[in-house]
Amino acid sequence: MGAESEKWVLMVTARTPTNIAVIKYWGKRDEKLILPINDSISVTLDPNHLCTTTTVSVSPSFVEDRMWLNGKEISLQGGRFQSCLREIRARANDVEDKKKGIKIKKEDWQKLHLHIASYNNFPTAAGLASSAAGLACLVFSLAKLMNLKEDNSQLSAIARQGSGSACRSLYGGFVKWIMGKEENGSDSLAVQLADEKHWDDLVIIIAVVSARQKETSSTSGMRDTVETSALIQHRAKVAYTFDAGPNAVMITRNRKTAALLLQRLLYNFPPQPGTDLDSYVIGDKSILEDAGVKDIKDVEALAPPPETKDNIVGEKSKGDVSYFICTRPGGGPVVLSDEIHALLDPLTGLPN
Ligand SMILES: Nc1ncnc2c1ncn2[C@@H]1O[C@H](COP(=O)(O)OP(=O)(O)OP(=O)(O)O)[C@@H](O)[C@H]1O
Ligand SMILES: C[C@@](O)(CCOP(=O)(O)OP(=O)(O)O)CC(=O)O
Repeated sequence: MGAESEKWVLMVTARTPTNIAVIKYWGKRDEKLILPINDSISVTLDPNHLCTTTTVSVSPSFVEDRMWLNGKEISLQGGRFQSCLREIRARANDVEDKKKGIKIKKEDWQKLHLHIASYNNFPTAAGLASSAAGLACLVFSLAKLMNLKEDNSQLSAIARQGSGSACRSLYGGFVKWIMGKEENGSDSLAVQLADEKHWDDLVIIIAVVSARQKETSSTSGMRDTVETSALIQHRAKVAYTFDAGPNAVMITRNRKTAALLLQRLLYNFPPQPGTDLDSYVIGDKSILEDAGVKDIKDVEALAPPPETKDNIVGEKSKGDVSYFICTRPGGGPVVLSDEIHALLDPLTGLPN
């Protein structure tokens, strides 16, 4: 470590998207390496609406690896975090920052400690794939900090060991996680099928019914399914649009259909009185304009959908949905080089 003073802090900040599977991963053949029992396919969601931002830093003054998630310190002792840290450190290379006079040798990474701060701009552990964006961002940002030469597909095999669905967040657009055959998991990785421009007017509407932490994690839910369901192998031909939580994800083929769907959703699920439209529909608000809804009064004035059976208007479910997120396919991980985005102080390496 060639720096004259041992006070330096070197850091990298990155932003990584979340993803929603259309052919779901559900069930593992290896719990430790996180190897799935089927291929899965997902759409990466626009990071402007849903994303994780992570700052990773290294300094000779750090005495242990530490992590803060959404402002609270969490333990890095879990096997999954440890697997990712071990796999990345094993591939680390020499790093030199001439401006700051910092030189880190490949072998130094084994003894240097890390400080990590991460922030999800959407509910954590609520079935909106926070582990996917979170673990992908951790792996991606550490790979940049430690100058790994691996491409995103190879990095996806490391992120996979943090959380299965995380491997698909290493790419934008439409992504396949190939289940692979090898026992050591080396061929269980993500590849991009098409980038985010491929299906430009695809719209994804998420009805957030509950942003509370769910009672059953995906890890234990899929373990129970594998242990108890005789139909599990058949399930993997079915595509559906609910993730492992109460929040419905609706994928529409174009903006016109999305606008019609949003009208019906707002008609049937109006907000509690006093809610403003800006906080009830977040993300890509242009779909609201297409739906002819500019104001909360326009929601109240929506006519019953024409297909309403025998013109019998059912009861509206006021307040059952907390809010809607309108989003679309988005790009993959990026490094945020402007220090303004950093979640750690550049001098102390502690959360801002
Ligand atoms: N930004 C982050 N950085 C690191 N780890 C994270 C981050 N966000 C979430 N996690 C980890 O992921 C866990 C939540 O994963 P879990 O699978 O239970 O929920 P989810 O990913 O939000 O939902 P689902 O996988 O069903 O879509 C958290 O408890 C935490 O350990
Ligand atoms: C329903 C799903 O979102 C399940 C995601 O499960 P996780 O990737 O969170 O599970 P672990 O690998 O145990 O961390 C389907 C999917 O994303 O394919």
